Amino acid sequence: MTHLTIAMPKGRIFEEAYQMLIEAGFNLPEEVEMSRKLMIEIPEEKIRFILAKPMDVPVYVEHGVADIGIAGKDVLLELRRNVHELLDLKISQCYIASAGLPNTTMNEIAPRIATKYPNIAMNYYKEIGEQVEIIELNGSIELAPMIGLADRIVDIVSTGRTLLENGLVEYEHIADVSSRLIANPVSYRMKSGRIQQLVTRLKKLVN
Ligand SMILES: Nc1ncnc2c1ncn2[C@@H]1O[C@H](COP(=O)(O)OP(=O)(O)OP(=O)(O)O)[C@@H](O)[C@H]1O
Ligand SMILES: O=P(O)(O)OC[C@H]1O[C@H](OP(=O)(O)OP(=O)(O)O)[C@H](O)[C@@H]1O
Repeated sequence: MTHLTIAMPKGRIFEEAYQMLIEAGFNLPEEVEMSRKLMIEIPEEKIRFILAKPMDVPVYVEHGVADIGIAGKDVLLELRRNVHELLDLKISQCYIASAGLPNTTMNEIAPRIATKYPNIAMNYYKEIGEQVEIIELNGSIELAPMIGLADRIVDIVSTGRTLLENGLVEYEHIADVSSRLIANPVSYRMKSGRIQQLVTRLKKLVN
């Protein structure tokens, strides 16, 4: 049996992905959620998990140091790495939207868009024919329109609570997001049997 390395995103997706892997019969140690370990071996399955920042998962997979990985569609759309998308796991579902203060129009000359997804935002506004200035932030994006840094934000919405509690409204629905199983193209060819086996195991759990 060939060895498989799987890159898992830490944080939000990890919790749901961990449950899914347990349900699929992977014998992941219980303490993994609490631990600071970045690499977990399951010798009997010849599988090694590496725990990475969500935005780094496609990087590990593209470089082939991980054969497969789990990444949000937001991250895949933003980074456009050379990886195969194998399966929509339908976990960590949310969407990308633009939002801003209510009853406001975008500044006509150079509307400013705050986001941690500069490529997604740029592509979206290009498609609808708006020329915008992108202001890249790393988090708490909703602050930007509130304090006058930007006209709009482009960010993840899930429950809508963050927008609501900060007095913002949604303007445009840009893309649906869920977590995807991805593969390195060479691993996909060289380890196709093993990877297909894993896809089959996980597919049974996707509604
Ligand atoms: N509110 C949300 N609800 C559901 N899924 C979300 C939500 N926010 C983000 N996600 C999904 O989870 C992924 C990772 O989110 P998470 O908040 O764990 O990490 P991060 O913000 O990228 O990283 P960090 O906080 O470590 O800098 C995103 O890429 C997206 O696919
Ligand atoms: O619609 P909601 O359920 O409120 O979820 C949306 C929020 O969740 C994410 O933020 P996160 O908690 O990752 O914090 P961040 O600001 O550091 O990105 C996202 O960037 C939104 O701010």
